[in-house]
Amino acid sequence: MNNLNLSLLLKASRFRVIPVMVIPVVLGGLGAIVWNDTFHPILFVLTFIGSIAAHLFSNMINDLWDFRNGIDTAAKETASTISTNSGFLANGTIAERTFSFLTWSLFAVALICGLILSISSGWLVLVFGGLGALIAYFYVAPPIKFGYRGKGYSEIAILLSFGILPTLGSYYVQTMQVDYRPILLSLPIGLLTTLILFNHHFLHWESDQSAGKRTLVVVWGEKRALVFSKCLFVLSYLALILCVIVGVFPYYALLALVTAIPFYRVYGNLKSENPSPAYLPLMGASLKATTRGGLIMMLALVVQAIFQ
Ligand SMILES: CC(C)=CCC/C(C)=C/CC/C(C)=C/CC/C(C)=C/CC/C(C)=C/CC/C(C)=C/CC/C(C)=C/CC/C(C)=C/COP(=O)(O)OP(=O)(O)O
Repeated sequence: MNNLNLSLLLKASRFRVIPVMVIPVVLGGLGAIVWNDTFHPILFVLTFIGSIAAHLFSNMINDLWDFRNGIDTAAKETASTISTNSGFLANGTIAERTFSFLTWSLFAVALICGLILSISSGWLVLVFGGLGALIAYFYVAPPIKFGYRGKGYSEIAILLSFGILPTLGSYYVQTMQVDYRPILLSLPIGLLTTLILFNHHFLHWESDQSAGKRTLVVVWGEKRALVFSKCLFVLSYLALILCVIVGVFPYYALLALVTAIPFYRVYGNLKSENPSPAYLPLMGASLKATTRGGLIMMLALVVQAIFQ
C-alpha cells in the first residue's frame, strides 16, 4: 500500500460527485414525508450510508475494470484526451490488489445496510439494491461490459441508478410502498445526471475509440451526439415541468428552471466539432445544473412539508 491517505481515497472513489446520489435519496425520503407523513431517521441514515457506499463502489469498480480492460492506460497515452478517472491504477499510485480490496469493502458496507433495511422494510430493498449492483458491475466488467457497447444501455443504466432506484428505494424504505410518484420525482434529477455522464464522454471519446470503448459519442460522432445532448437537456427540464403539472413537485420547484440558463449559453458556444478542452465548460454546466437544480427541488419539498 503506497501512502494511502484520506485525500487519495476520496480521489480514487471520485467522492466529489456524491451529490448525484445524495439528491435522489433525499428526494425519496422527502416524498415519504410529504405524501405519507412518515419518516424514520435511523432507516434514512442507513439508506444514506448504503447508497453512498454503493455509489463509491460503482466508481471504483469502473476504474478497476477500465484499468484491466486497458481503457485508462489508453486515456493516459492519448494527448488530445481529457481523462476523467482517478488514474491511480494506470500510474501505479495504488496497487490493484489494494484498490480491489477497498472497492469490495464498499460493496460490503452497502450490502450490510441493504440486509438490515430489507429486514425492517421488506425484500424489495434487496431487489432495488441487487439491480443496482448488477448494473454497477456489468457496466464495465466482462462478459457483458454494456457501457462499452454504444447502444444507449449506459444512459438507461444511469437514469435507473441515479434516478429511479435510489429515489424509489429511499421512499420504499420509509413507507414499505411502491408508488408512481417517487418514480416521477426521480426523472428530472435522473435525466440531469444522465446528461452529466453523457457529456463527459465528449472529453475522452478519441481514447475510448482507440481502446474499443463504444460510447454513443464514439458511435454517432460529435455532431449527432451534441444534438442528443441538447435533447436530453430539454427533456430534463420538461420532466420537471411535468412533475409540477401532475402535483409531484409544488409550483415553486419551477425555480430550478433558472439553472438551465448557463447551460443554454454553453451549448451556444460549441461548434459541431470541438477539441476536448472545449467540452470542459459543458461538463461544469452539467454538474452545476444538477447540484443546484437538485438543491432547489429538495428545498421545494422541504418547504411543502413544513407548510402543507
Ligand atoms: C448497488 C450495490 C453496490 C449494492 C449492494 C447490495 C445491496 C442489496 C445494497 C442495498 C443498498 C441500499 C441502501 C438499499 C436501500 C434502498 C435503495 C436506496 C436502493 C437503491 C440502491 C442503489 C443505490 C442503486 C444504484 C447503484 C449504483 C450507484 C449503480 C451505478 C451504475 C453505473 C453504471 C455507474 C457508472 C459510474 C461511472 C464511474 C461512470 C463513468 O465511467 P465511464 O463511462 O467508464 O467513464 P470514465 O471512467 O472514463 O470517467
